[in-house]
Amino acid sequence: MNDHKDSLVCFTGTKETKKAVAQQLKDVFDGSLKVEAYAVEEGLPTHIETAYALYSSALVYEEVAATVVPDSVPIIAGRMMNFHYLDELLKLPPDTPVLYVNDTQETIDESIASLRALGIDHIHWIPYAPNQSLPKAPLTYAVTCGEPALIPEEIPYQINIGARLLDFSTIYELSSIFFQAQPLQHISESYLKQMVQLQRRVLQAQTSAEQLSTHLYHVLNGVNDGILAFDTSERVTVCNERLARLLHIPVRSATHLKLKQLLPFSDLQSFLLNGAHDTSEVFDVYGNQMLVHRMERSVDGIVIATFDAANTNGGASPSFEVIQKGQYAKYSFDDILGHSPVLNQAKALAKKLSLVDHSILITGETGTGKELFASAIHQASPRAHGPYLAVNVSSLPEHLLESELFGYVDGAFTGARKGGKKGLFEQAQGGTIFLDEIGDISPTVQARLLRVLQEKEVLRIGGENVLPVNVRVISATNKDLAEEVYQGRFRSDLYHRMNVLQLSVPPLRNRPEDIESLLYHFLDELKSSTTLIPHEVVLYLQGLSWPGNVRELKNIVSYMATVAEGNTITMQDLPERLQQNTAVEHDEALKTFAEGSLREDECTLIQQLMFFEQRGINPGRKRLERQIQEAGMNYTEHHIRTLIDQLADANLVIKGSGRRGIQLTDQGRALLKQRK
Ligand SMILES: Nc1ncnc2c1ncn2[C@@H]1O[C@H](COP(=O)(O)OP(=O)(O)OP(=O)(O)O)[C@@H](O)[C@H]1O
Repeated sequence: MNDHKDSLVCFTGTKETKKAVAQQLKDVFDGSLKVEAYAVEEGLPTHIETAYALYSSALVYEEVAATVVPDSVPIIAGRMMNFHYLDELLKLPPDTPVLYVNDTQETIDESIASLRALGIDHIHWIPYAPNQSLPKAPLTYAVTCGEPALIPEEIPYQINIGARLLDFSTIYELSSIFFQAQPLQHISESYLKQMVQLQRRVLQAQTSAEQLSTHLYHVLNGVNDGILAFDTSERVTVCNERLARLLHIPVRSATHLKLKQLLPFSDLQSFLLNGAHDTSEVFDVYGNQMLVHRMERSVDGIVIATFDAANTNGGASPSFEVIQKGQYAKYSFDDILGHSPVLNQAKALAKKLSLVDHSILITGETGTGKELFASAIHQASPRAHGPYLAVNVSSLPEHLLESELFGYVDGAFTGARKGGKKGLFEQAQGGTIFLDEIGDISPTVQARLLRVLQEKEVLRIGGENVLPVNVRVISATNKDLAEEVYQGRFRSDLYHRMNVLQLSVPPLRNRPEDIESLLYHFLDELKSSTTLIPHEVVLYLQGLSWPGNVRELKNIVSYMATVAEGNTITMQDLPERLQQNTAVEHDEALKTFAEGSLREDECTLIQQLMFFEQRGINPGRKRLERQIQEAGMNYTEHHIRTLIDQLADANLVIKGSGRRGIQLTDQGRALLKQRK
């Protein structure tokens, strides 16, 4: 009997595995373990005497053990892929379906599990044994461990990663049996190094794959054209933000759709499916004339198309160029993060409002999420399948805004496009239009808008015929619109038409409970999900006044994540202005309070400001005066003006410049709470 403490008999199924395993054992133990190897397919001796027998699989053990080596101790090997081929697999494009081929289901399952454990999990493995049916969609890649003959012929790229090797736990087990005292010392340094390098290569490949995909994502979304790609099963694999906007759908859902669902235009579909390689044609896509260019990759049949605003009068189509704010409802209620009672109330009300088909006016300070609400309301409304167009009305000069919103007829003005142009109201037919910063529109645009809301019809500039439109209008403002009406700057009839339903989005300082979840959400968006924010930093941030609300918080998270060293954010990572301001604010607030200097009239004023704040309004002075008088306080105009000035000097309120209105500061709010 072979009872040497330094020799092993090894059995494998195929001669290829025998060769690979014997070589591996030689490399690992640097020749200090004698190995005798046999392959079942080559035939075996009838009987072998050995203390330990290693089997390449449970199947080989069942076939060999009882007859050939009945008295030996069996070791059934665990196996892993031959890591010398790792790079070839890591290079396969992410999310690609790849057939894994082997002779038995058991080997296939085991191999796929070991490939995944090694980090080859960026592709979609499809198990395949002979005589099984192949998936319907054509496949480009197949991988096998030593069984290339079993790969279906029609698959163009075939990768044979050779026989699988013994895994590390089997190596360690063998080393413990044969070199009991110091098992690790007998595993060759070069083998251990290979293992460490292997891990490193996987990590590097994963990191560079992530970097590449983030980079590509930005490139795709940074270009001015819409970009589309779909595979031979007509599944959309790429739809960039630009195209998603044109098609009025969220980018996220686009890549799971079939081409026909994404583009419900039969002429365009047939061009994309059957058109010639490298050709262009103009198509009408929801009222936009688009020049579509089609290319087809011969290697895998993937079709790539670009959508460019068609140049019919020497310039790009304004409706595609100018309306940067969005042509599809990107956000749903689930995207509005935070669980504070005030936010929950606003969300609950908004959900109810989405079901009623009237105009809505959303009020709230800048950056509170008004646009998010508008988009979520559209998505939850019966108009969800219609278009959603978001326009920042303050970003365009009056004449351009007019022609964008209401369209124009042929020859309406110099430079007008031949044939005229549909306005956004016509394009939003059956859907919703979101007019942001509505407080800024001119009297002319107000008059035209009133007509659309009152008569439900639109008159193109220079036109004579009115066109019926069925569009829900959601508008938003951070101004005190009632005050604008009072001051004669905004038409009251229009105000009442737009304000049929009202929603006010609370400022962030009124919902400090939401700050923590928003912080982690924004870190996630920045791909810094492992970054930690200690409780003391969260508490500190919860105490700030956030005049720019969630937008400001988002910017600050991005700043902190950039400057933080390691994966924990500290107080030092806060922008300096926040560290200093807050220290001063807190000190002053405490000092004023300690001196008990808040008088009754000051309290009243702050109380009334809070009343407005809860409704998302920064009132102007006149509005505040009226409110105070309606509350039964007989203060003169002069008294109130002086009060506001004094409180502003004490940093308890902020007098916004221009028409921004009056706002409470943190310490104003804190003092009032303390007084109560
Ligand atoms: N509750 C929230 N959850 C997640 N993100 C939010 C939330 N509220 C706001 N944001 C984010 O903050 C930013 C500002 O939001 P949004 O543009 O909707 O504010 P707004 O009130 O319309 O601002 P403005 O009045 O200046 O137009 C956006 O990046 C938005 O995604």
